[in-house]
Amino acid sequence: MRRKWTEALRGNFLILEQEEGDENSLKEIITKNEGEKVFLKNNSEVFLVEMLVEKEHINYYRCIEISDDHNLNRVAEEFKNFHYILYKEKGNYIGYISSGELAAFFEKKCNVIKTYTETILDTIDGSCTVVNADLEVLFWTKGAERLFSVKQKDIIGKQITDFFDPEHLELLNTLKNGTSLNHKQHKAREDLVVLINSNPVYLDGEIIGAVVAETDITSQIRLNQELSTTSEKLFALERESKIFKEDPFKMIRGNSMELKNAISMAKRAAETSANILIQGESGVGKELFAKAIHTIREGSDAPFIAINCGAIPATLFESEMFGYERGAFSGADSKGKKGKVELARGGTLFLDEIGEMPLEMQVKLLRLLQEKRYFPVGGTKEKEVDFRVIAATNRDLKQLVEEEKFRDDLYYRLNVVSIEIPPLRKRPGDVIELTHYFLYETSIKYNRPIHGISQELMQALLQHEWPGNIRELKNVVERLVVFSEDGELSIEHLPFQIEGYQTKNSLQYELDQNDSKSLTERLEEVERRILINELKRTKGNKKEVANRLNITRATLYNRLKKLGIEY
Ligand SMILES: Nc1ncnc2c1ncn2[C@@H]1O[C@H](COP(=O)(O)OP(=O)(O)OP(=O)(O)O)[C@@H](O)[C@H]1O
Repeated sequence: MRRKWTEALRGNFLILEQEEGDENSLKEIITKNEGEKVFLKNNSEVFLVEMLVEKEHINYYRCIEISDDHNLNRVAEEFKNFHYILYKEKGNYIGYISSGELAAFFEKKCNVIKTYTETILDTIDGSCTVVNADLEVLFWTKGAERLFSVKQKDIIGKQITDFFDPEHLELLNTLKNGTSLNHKQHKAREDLVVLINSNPVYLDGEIIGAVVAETDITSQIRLNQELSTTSEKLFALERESKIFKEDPFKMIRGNSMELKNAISMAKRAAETSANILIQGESGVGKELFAKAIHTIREGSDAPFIAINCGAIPATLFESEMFGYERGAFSGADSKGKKGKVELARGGTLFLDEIGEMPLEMQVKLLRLLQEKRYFPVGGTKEKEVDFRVIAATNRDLKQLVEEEKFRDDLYYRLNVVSIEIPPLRKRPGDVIELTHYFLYETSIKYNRPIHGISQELMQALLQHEWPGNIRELKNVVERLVVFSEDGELSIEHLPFQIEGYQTKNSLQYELDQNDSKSLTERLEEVERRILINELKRTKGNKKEVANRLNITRATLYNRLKKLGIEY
């Protein structure tokens, strides 16, 4: 409950209503009522009367009588002329007070409020800052210490603008304009986003300070962004899996005639159970085709087991392909292990890099494909298994057959239907679609929005030979996205040299061509190029250009004017 100043009134007093003149009887009364203040009241005035120690002399202190008036301002005003106030309520004298006593009362009251305030501010977890009209910090909570990494002892009593950039100080607005903020999102620093509440502190209609409370929401914002990116990824995946279920070949991007022919061959092959041989250079998408055929023939839930035929050592071929029974050989898993063939049961066995398979293994593979029966290593019971076969190679198998490095009987068994996937350089039209597709995919993967791709960069991609085919294109796009700045892809991050593109080194060559010009002219030419380049790069942001070149903005403007660059 709020305490009124009247609670500070003292009650030990006596009021005499008599004429001033009779000093002796007054002395007598004062002596008799020791411990009580004696007020002497005549028609127009009130005095506090006190006897000095020698008891011979009476002192008169002028007092004022206030009735039913709780207004503190009035009381303070009266103390300018009077020593004591005698307070009257509903016709009765309630008490008296001196200015000193009232001041002590308020000092105590202020101390109470101060300790409460300090304890409240120490207890709240968040950041709370209080400044006065001169921008001096009065309060700085532990939460503010944590949020801004500035210690209480260092900032209290100092100007807040000595610690923070005025551009980021919302409280300056509050102090200047009296604006209050409630839950406003505010960028307190480049790496810090807060929810801010701020209020001006008013006294007698004047702003004497401001209180600001801030809650760090940087991690919420980051989480929110991550959530929205993840949802976007999920959405894209859902969409792709839907498309993929409807037509698995939709995953194979590109619009060129060459690719469309290959897809249409593959679709037709997928209607049969024939063995299929996919040929094409490394990275053209042979495995992608194999998976699409598999999904159409066997369904997406059936197993798709890929074996890299060039990577299996001859000694392990049988155990890898056919698996082994329990205790088949020392060091083997005691429970036995299923072979790839068994794993592919009811699905597809994808024989990748078939051209790399050593001859002695080709015999074993041929037998397996002919009989669809096998003995697991260490097993006595023959197993029967059904699966489809798709083989892939980047070698010219026919040539290998001619060189007797590949068995012709195996070649004919695998090559019932053959599909040739053309290299990317033979279908440059696909570069555009694939680039955009990989850009979209990678920008989502790395959460880096990309504004698009420049004509110049696309030209460079179209001119490249792509020895690594689509795998290489995918990696190049990923690299461009990773090194992108503010959503812009830069041609400088291409991992290969581009014909006709002027890199920084070509500047020297061009300068050599200008040999009739003076040194100053040549230097100005270089400077002009640097400035134009930087202006383009920063989209004309002169402050940023000046920063990047470590010159003042004034110098930059002078140089632009001197060199006749309008931007
Ligand atoms: N047309 C395409 N559309 C989208 N992505 C593709 C396409 N072709 C290939 N890719 C992607 O390029 C990469 C290489 O493809 P894949 O592994 O199928 O090539 P490959 O011919 O089997 O290569 P290798 O001969 O080296 O095994 C994969 O990431 C694949 O998803």
